[in-house]
Amino acid sequence: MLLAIDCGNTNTVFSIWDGERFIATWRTSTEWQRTADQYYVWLSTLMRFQNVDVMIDEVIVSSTVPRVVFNLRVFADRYYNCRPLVVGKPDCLLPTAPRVDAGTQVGPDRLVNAAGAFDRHGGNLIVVDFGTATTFDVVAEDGAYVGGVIAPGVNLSLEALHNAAAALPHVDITQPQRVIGTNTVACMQSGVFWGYIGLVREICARIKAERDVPMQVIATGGLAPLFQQAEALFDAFEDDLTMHGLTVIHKYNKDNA
Ligand SMILES: Nc1ncnc2c1ncn2[C@@H]1O[C@H](COP(=O)(O)OP(=O)(O)O)[C@@H](O)[C@H]1O
Ligand SMILES: CC(C)(COP(=O)(O)O)[C@@H](O)C(=O)NCCC(=O)O
Ligand SMILES: [K+]
Repeated sequence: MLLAIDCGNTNTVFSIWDGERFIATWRTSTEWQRTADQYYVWLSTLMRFQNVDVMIDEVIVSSTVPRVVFNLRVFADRYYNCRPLVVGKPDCLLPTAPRVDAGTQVGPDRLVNAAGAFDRHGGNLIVVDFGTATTFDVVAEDGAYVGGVIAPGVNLSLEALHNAAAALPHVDITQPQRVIGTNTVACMQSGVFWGYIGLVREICARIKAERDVPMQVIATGGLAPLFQQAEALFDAFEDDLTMHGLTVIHKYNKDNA
């Protein structure tokens, strides 16, 4: 059975794929110091707790944090007796090669999103992923990742205000009732919330104008629904898009081994 690991700058998600569906998904914070043994204690405890009694014999990893890959490799080797497929490494094939400037190290999460979204929706897509950063990944007609946009993430934007200004508190994102805030928290939430609505709308419109073909906008990441409920920005929301992309890339590598 396949263990798919999606490591972002904030959280790392582990999902078990039985070939047809994900039978379990768990999330932990990303810490590059975590050892292979620590991963195993954590994962095996959760598996036992939820009666997930399966044999993992394949592992695929996408990591936006290069330093965690070493311990995840040891984890796969030591506990599941396998060599993990690591997206972005030369021995991991992609269904379609990215078309970007020579020497660019595209975030593996973006390549995975592109593969997952193309598999479900075909080409000409904008994938918006609300993570630590908010990324817009442009997927061409043939499924290739052809570039995109990187914007500061929602929580990162709020944290930046808090960190840089002595009188601004830590606040969580929510949809403010009105644009004009009448207290500090409401002002900050309005700036980030409505600013983000504008950011997403403007970037998608400009990408569509630049590509000059009809495109679908596919959103992923836990915060996407918050924006979608205020304004119809996306054609689809898929929480498991990155995980799905990992299964697509894994299958492609098996079929083309
Ligand atoms: N459903 C949600 N509601 C509120 N905040 C969320 C939700 N999902 C994710 N977040 C927050 O969004 C940020 C990005 O999280 P995540 O998508 O895990 O990022 P990454 O993939 O970069 O690790 C984190 O600060 C996380 O706590
Ligand atoms: C843009 C990112 C930081 C997003 O990471 P995340 O928010 O998922 O943690 C990541 O995709 C990355 O490090 N990219 C490398 C540069 C690039 O994609 O062009
Ligand atoms: K992201």
